[in-house]
Amino acid sequence: MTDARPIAVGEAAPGCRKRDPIVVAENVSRSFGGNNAVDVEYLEIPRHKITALIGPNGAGKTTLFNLLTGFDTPNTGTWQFEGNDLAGVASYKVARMGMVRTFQLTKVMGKLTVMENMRLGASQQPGEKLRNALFKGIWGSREKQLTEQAEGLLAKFKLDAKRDDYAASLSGGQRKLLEMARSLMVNPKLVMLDEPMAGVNPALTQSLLDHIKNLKAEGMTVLFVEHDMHMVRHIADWVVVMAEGKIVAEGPPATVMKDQAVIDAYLGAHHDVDLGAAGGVEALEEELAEDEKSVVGTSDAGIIAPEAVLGERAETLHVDTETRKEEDR
Ligand SMILES: Nc1ncnc2c1ncn2[C@@H]1O[C@H](COP(=O)(O)OP(=O)(O)OP(=O)(O)O)[C@@H](O)[C@H]1O
Repeated sequence: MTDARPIAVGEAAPGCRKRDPIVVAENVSRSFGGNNAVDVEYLEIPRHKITALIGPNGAGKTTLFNLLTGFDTPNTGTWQFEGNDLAGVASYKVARMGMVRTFQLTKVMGKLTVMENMRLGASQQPGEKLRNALFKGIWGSREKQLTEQAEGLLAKFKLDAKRDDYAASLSGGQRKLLEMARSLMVNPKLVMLDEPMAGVNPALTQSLLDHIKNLKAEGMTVLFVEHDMHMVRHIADWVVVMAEGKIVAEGPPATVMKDQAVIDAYLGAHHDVDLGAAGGVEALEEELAEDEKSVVGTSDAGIIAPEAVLGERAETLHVDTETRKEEDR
């Protein structure tokens, strides 16, 4: 049954309180040189909902993801996940606590098989070493349990036939699916997806959208960064808009797309498009599709496994969007 109660307590506005927040962030800021990449006064993410984080290139969306998940350290700020303070908590512990994220440029390990990648996801669970995640037969029943969990997820994501293939042989869209499946190995409560649609061929788009909706149906909370307005309008329950590091608008998708602050934020980069006009959103979608930077985004520094442990096989596969598009065709 869907919960139709309002998400916000009172009126939707930047920094508004939510009826049931899973994340609460306060005064989170991060600057690079003189550039205030993130300057978020107050933000709550609603539990059991799908929230889209949108904004023009360079608005600070990925940096905010990095800060909340412990992949970067803010200059100021506090934030809680499920009431637990996360400032200063390492990324692997954040994942263990149930808050996982994926990356704009997928971080699947090309020289590991699909199943090995899944085990790597599980290595974020308590007491498990990466070595154990990769080499079979040394940890008995736990391994059996994780293998079953991985097999279930791979079947759900239609990757079961590929379980013994190297991740490098997957298409860009399949790598996105694998990254999402792998993140679920820790049984997260909050799944944060950074541009899940970037570089994904249209044939896989619907499947990805369905997987994201399923996460919510299974009781998880989803926060995703996306330039694809079609996706935002179709699956988000709530939209948060960033521009120049700040939250400039929040609300249900239909309302936010008509908000002047949102139109202004996008007009900065896409000055010919009027989001408020009839067909404006579609025009923006077209323009974004043409905008190379809006698809590629910026790379970030998430590292899954230390070379020291995996040796030569530890090469993380950084596939640029062009390659992925090529492979998806
Ligand atoms: N490691 C870094 N060093 C220096 N500047 C950085 C770094 N990471 C991000 N920035 C800058 O911080 C700002 C915010 O970048 P960020 O990648 O978070 O934006 P974004 O909203 O995710 O953009 P996009 O939609 O293009 O991915 C940009 O001006 C960017 O150049």
